[in-house]
Amino acid sequence: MAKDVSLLELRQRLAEFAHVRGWDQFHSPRNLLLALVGEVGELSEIFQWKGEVARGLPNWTPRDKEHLAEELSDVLLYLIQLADVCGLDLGEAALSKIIKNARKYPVIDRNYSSPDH
Ligand SMILES: Nc1ccn([C@H]2C[C@H](O)[C@@H](COP(=O)(O)OP(=O)(O)OP(=O)(O)O)O2)c(=O)n1
Repeated sequence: MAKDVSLLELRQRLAEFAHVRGWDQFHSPRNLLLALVGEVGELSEIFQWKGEVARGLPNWTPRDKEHLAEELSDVLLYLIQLADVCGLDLGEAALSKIIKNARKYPVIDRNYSSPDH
């Protein structure tokens, strides 16, 4: 069964990782944002020039999927650190945003509702 990983655990482990290496001094909001964007670029490269990709990635090799999982993780880990050094509770903020999104985009007709504006 998959482990239920919390944002709190990830945040704490990342803070410890940076602290014991003396990297706190480099983890300013701006530096973490740039690192995050760099990782989004690496994530994009995986999909670049591939054409449309089916959900579930049926034709991808385990190695390709592992690479994707690593790049997705890098994005997540920098995002969590960015929120942390900004003093924001990312989990709480994301839940609030989901509620806000639901109010903004009420379900009117399941057959015709679209994420387009
Ligand atoms: N100052 C740093 C440096 C790294 N990391 C962590 C967050 C990412 O999960 C990962 C990023 O490491 P790399 O910069 O080595 O990037 P990649 O793992 O993408 O390696 P490469 O760019 O060689 O593919 O390490 C971090 O938290 N703080």
